[in-house]
Amino acid sequence: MQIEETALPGVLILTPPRFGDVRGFFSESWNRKTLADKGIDLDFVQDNHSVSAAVNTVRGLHFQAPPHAQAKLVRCGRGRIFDVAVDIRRGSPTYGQWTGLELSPENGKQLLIPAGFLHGFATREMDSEILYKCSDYYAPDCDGAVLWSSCGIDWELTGDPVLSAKDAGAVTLDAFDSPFTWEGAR
Ligand SMILES: Cc1cn([C@H]2C[C@H](O)[C@@H](COP(=O)(O)OP(=O)(O)O[C@H]3O[C@@H](C)C(=O)[C@@H](O)[C@H]3O)O2)c(=O)[nH]c1=O
Repeated sequence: MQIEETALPGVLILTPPRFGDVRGFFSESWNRKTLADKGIDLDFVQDNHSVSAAVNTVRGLHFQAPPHAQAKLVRCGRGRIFDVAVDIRRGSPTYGQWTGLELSPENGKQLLIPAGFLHGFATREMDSEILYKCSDYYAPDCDGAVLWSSCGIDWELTGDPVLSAKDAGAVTLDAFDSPFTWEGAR
């Protein structure tokens, strides 16, 4: 398991090993013990799967507020996505800063996003598919969004974004009152 730091402490890039043979490859996409042995012990309880039809689909930037805050482990099963995390822990030295990278089946990379961060992604191919594990259950009352274009992220879009109504009308980061604090983040 390759583990790389990003510009945001706590946000990690995980690349599980692949065992290739004449048929293709095998890979453990998540193994709790392997990660726990490296100090990353997350209690994932829900797996999510979404497919976005169009290129330049942007989903995000999303969070769940405490007491249902979620850490997420994100990977791409088909196509290519640009996956992004934004620190929203009030008092954090990196509050409001973002990091992002391309995830694809070819590069096999996964982004680990702790609670206290926004998550979002833009698709770079049609029918891009993402799969992600979450450390708490979906809680609609705690579900929140910040406007995708308000965090200074260079999404590298090649056309107009395709957005949900919820995401298009989300609050800007400047107007956002984050429910997370740096010390209190899980
Ligand atoms: C997130 C979620 C949504 N839903 C339902 C609610 C709604 O009817 C439908 C679509 O929901 P959304 O529009 O919020 O889906 P989407 O925009 O794909 O939301 C996701 O975006 C990415 C960036 C994340 O990080 C996720 O945590 C999640 O917020 O699915 C669930 O049943 N369970 C879930 O866990």
